[in-house]
This record gives sequence, structure tokens and C-alpha cells, in this order.
Amino acid sequence: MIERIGQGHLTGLYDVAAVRQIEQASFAIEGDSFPMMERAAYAIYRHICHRQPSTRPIVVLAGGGNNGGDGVLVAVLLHEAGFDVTLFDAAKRPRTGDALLAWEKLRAVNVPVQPAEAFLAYDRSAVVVDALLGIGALGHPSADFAALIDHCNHLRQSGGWTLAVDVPSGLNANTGSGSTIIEADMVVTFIVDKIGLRINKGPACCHEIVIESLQAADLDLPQCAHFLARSFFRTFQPCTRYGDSHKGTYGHVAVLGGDHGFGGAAIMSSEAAARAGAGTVALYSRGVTIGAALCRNPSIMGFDEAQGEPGSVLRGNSSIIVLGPGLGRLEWGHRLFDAAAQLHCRTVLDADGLRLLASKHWEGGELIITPHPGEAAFLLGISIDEVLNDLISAAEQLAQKYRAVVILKGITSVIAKQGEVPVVVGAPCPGLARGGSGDVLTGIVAACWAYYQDAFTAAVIGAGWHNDAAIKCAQEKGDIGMFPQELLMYLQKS
Ligand SMILES: NC(=O)C1=CN([C@@H]2O[C@H](COP(=O)(O)OP(=O)(O)OC[C@H]3O[C@@H](n4cnc5c(N)ncnc54)[C@H](O)[C@@H]3O)[C@@H](O)[C@H]2O)[C@H](O)CC1
Ligand SMILES: [K+]
Repeated sequence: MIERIGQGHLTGLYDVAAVRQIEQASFAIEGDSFPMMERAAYAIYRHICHRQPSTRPIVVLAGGGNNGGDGVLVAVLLHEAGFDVTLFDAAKRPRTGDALLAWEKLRAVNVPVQPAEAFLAYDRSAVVVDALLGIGALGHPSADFAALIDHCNHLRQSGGWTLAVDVPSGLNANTGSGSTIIEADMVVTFIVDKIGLRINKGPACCHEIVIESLQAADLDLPQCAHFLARSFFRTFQPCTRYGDSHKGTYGHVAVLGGDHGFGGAAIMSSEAAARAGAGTVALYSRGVTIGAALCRNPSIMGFDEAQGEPGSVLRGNSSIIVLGPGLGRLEWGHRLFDAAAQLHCRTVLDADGLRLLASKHWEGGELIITPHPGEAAFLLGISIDEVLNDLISAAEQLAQKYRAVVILKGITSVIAKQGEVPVVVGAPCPGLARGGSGDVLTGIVAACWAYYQDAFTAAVIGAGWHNDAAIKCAQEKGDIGMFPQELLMYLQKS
């Protein structure tokens, strides 16, 4: 799969169970667990020296477990190097094991220590090392930890800089969920990249993620997902043109939708397909929508009902249909949905098309569906929280239930297909949190599908490309200033 991307660009994302297995194997090989904690602390120390070499004070928030143990050793290294470091001790019980060994080292060199509560009155602009909770956290942080996390985030808002050890405290390393979470400028995560950092709330709390392997054992364990970093689009231009090509080389996309009141959705989708490089694009919609669409973009073909059935906009059965943007759920939308199914073309299904899918049986062509968590919950008959608490499984269940390639949209998107390792793509772009972003996505994915043929490849590249262009657009226009259709002008910007 995904030959166009190449496995080299897809990195593995693991759950906590896998990290524990690797840890145990590494400890067994080395015959001791403490050296790995020392390597973890040294890695953090190096990043602080490199990124924050100033004379700012450094605060270490240390819990009672081994995540806290890492923090304690970081404090020792910083103190020995002459930094102004204070450790706030949040352990509730006497430390044991490696965390205790670390604590004894700290005591031997007299690092200043204060009780955790004192941190709530701390108001200096500092570098904060979050070593409260790591992969051993259970449930939401206790109230006292939540207060420490809130205060750390408050200091960061007022000019502080936060480095999270392994995982931002409060973030579930498996699900990316959490209520009160450290917002980290940098997360130095150990051994392998963790799924919870890359999905759900994770990406919004981890502004930069660095992976330190700590010379851990190299086990071939199953990955929860692959990750396609944004950097892929620095060198890869999707849907490139060839010298000996013609418009037929790049396929035909037909957008069906845009009922009264929702014409803009279908217009944006068709425009996106055209801008993303589809050879020809047709829009089948209400007459008034066609008029508006042609005024905006005469390169598309516009057909209204008076000119024939939806099938009249196709160019043979290799056409890609986009069904859903502005479809509505009234009689008109139902009719278009049924007509589209009978065309047996490859179909990108979104929005109202997904609502209709839940109540009808799809016997049409191959599907890519693009639900957000609310639509996924509706399609699976579960709550939105259940979807958010296991996005990978929700995407996989949808793929199985609807025999479709699924783009489960979110801060990052999860792309799933039966028999494939899911792929997580994207990075946070708050500018996308507005109506129309999904309509633009459907058009881009359809154009990619016309180009790449393979639905999974098209979904991964299309979702990643949409996100990358949106971030570039927001950098110039601002999150509030950008309209979804404007990101199309950034599809080819390097
Ligand atoms: N050599 C090593 O052992 C290495 C460990 N690494 C680091 O270790 C952590 C995982 O450590 P672990 O002790 O298993 O768990 P944590 O420190 O993350 O958490 C346990 C700690 O937290 C308390 N606690 C649990 N849940 C809550 C909660 N909801 N609210 C408040 N407090 C909670 C619990 O009582 C314990 O005190 C890993 O992330 C690494 O940072 C490194 O990998 C290096 C080698
Ligand atoms: K942490």
C-alpha cells in the first residue's frame, strides 16, 4: 500500500503496552533499569541547554513515580551545571525503586526542594519541566495535580516555556484524551512515538515532539498506527502534471449536491477538486447554485436538473463522485443519494450523505467516507465520547461496517481501511474549525483519487495535503482571517 508515499515517511505510533514491553526487554538486556532513567534525564538536560540556555530560573515539577524520577535526575544535572533550579515535590508516598535512587542523588547535591503546593504561588517567568505524570498515570489527574497543571499553563501563557517529560501530564498516552492537560512547548518522549501524542487532544498540547530512543531494545511490536508528518509535503507535490499528459490523464470528478440554502458547500467542493488538479470537474445542482458556481469558476461544468439526470454529469464509470456537501436531507437529497448509488462509481461521501448512509443501504461504488467524530458516533450508534476515547478503533469499525476507506476528521485525521495499518495525518490548524473545511476536503480527496486510483493512498495524501495547505494559509491570513476555500491557493506553495 501507499507506494507513492514510501514506508520511510510513515513512522510507527505505539501504545503504552508496547512501550512497557520494550522497557522490560531493555531492562533485562542491560540487567538494570536505572541507566535508562539516567539516559532519559540526560536527554532532557541536553534539550534544555540547547533550547533555553538563558539565565531564566528552571522549575521541575516531580511526581512520585518514575516520570518524577526522570525529573529529579534532570534537576540534579541542571544544578550541577550551575542553573538556578528548584524542584517542587508532588510525591504523595515515599518513593521506591528507581525514583528513590534518583531522589537520593538529589539529596546528595542539595538541590533546592519545595513542597508542590508552593508552586501555586510561583510567579516568575520560568522554564518548567513537567515530570508529574508519564505513561503510568491512571485516569484524570487528582485535584491537587490538576491545580499544578493549571498553574503551569497559566505561567506559560505569561511567557514561560514548558517541557514535558515523556507525556504532557494529564494526557492519556493511549487515547489522547484528558481534562486538565499540560500544554507543552516541547515534549521529549522516550523509546517510541506514542499514539496519544498524535490524536485527539494530544497534538494541541504537544507543540513540538522529540523522540529519544534511549538505546532501548529494538522489538518488532505491532503499531497502533502510522504517522505521516507534515514535513512530507515539503518535498512531495501531490497530483503533479506530466509533459505528455492531457485532461483525461487526471480524471473526472462529479460533485452532486448543493440544495437550496447549501449551494456554497457544493461550490467549494467542486472548486477544490479543480484546484487540486482533477482533469475535469462537473457540478450537478440547483440552477441557482450552478449560476453562482460558474461565476466563481468557469473551468467547471455546471448541470442543473432541467438538463437531465445526475448520471449525465459523468464521464464514464471511472469518474469520481462527491456526494454530501450541501445535499440536505429532504426529498431532493434522498433522490440524489439513490441516483448516485446506482451509478456504481467510486464515491466520496460526506456530511448529509453520511446521515443518509446510516438509514440506507449503499450498493453503489467503492467508498471513501469523511466523518467528523459526531458523524462517526451517529454511524456507529455510540456516543461522541466513545469515539474520541478510541479514535483508531472507531475509524477501523467504520471501515469494516461500511467497507469503506475512512477519514475520521479531527485535530489530526485517522485514515483506516480493512487490512491496513491506520495512518494519522495532519497537525493542528484552528483556522479549519469552521463550516466549509470539510467540503473543501472532499474535493481535494476526490481529485487525489482520480489521480492515484488507490482509495487509501488518495485519502492519506488528500487529508494531509488539505491540512498542510490550511496551515500555510493560516500563517498568512490568520486563523480567523482564512476562509476554507482560500486554502486552495496554498496547495502548490512550498
Ligand atoms: N528506568 C525507568 O523506570 C524509566 C522510566 N521512565 C519514565 O517512567 C515513566 C513511567 O513511570 P511510572 O512510575 O510507571 O508511572 P508515572 O510516573 O507516569 O505515574 C505513576 C505515579 O503517578 C501517580 N498517579 C497515577 N495516576 C495519577 C493520577 N490520576 N493523579 C495523580 N497521581 C497519579 C502514582 O501514584 C505514581 O506516583 C515514563 O513515563 C517515563 O517518564 C523513562 O522511560 C526512563 C526509564
Ligand atoms: K510528564
